[in-house]
Amino acid sequence: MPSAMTIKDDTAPEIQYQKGVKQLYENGEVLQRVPKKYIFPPSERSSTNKEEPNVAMQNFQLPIIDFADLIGPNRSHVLQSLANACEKYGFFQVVNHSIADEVVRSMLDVNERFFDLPLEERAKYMTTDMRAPVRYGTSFSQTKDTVFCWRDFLKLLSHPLSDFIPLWPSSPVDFREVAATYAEETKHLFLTIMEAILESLGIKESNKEEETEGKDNILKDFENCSHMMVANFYPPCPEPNLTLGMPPHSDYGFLTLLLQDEVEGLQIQFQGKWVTIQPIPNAFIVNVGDHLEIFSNGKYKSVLHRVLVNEMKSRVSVTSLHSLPFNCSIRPSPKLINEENPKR
Ligand SMILES: O=C(O)CCC(=O)C(=O)O
Ligand SMILES: [Fe+2]
Repeated sequence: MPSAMTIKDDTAPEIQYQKGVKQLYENGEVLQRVPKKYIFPPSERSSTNKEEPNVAMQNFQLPIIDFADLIGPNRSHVLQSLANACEKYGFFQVVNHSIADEVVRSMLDVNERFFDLPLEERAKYMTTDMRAPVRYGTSFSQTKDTVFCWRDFLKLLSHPLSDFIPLWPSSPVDFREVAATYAEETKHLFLTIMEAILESLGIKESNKEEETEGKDNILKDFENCSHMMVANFYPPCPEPNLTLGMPPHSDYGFLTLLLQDEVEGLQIQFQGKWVTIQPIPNAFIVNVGDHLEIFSNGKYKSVLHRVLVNEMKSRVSVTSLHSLPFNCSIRPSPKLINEENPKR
């Protein structure tokens, strides 16, 4: 047991750690130090030393896409901003989107209440099976991580939605209903943004071979796409500079729609530096995933991001990850390959 903390039950620390950081935080009578298991090497930690590359750039503004403009007469202008955001930042924020504030707030709230349930209730969904429809766990890759992250999560497979809803947590009582509405609405928002992204790449118009019921195959495939939702919970951390909520990673899919509460923590890599994304209430942060980078033949960038934790407040975020069906192969769009742009 690490000397710096006192844990109420006498289970071995390695087993304690598997139960997650929420449990650790609540069971540590005097959790004044971060256990060794969670301490990242100095080069990977966040830094306050201005000479180091890990210090956050101040006053960074992520491009903001006004969704109302995307579906209005300014569309071509907004498509240009969208292309610029995907090439230069790999991230943008969407405001005035079609999802009601109530739906967004309820999703954060119901997940907060899920993480507040007793461990026995949450532990019903603990599994290392990557294909489980519901998976509760901790860290980033629990079975592989040597250093653990200060994060617990709940992953929900969400397509086909009606197959999965009955398998999702039944507690809190309104969990399934709130999460199902959110899943439906984010899927719709994803499809609308994806259509705009294909148009911004100049590949929306269907050609003869690809025409199926008036749509490109790819757009049609997206209606049947894979959809996973991940709720992340980051409890307060006594020594936030020693650890991370999530290590640098990129997301696998085409697009991720990310919702964060009012507590900052998300950082993205921009021009070799980490920059903090300031939360805008009820806005979505959207990022390009690896599959879109491949599909766009490297034009749009899947950018590294990470999560910092803080001493004072817990933080909740929900990501909605969308891609083609899990059994599809992803390749660069033939329409983006020519002599000047060979397949990368
Ligand atoms: O919590 C966040 O802000 C980011 C979460 C994230 O990057 C992810 O779930 O892939
Ligand atoms: Fe991510």
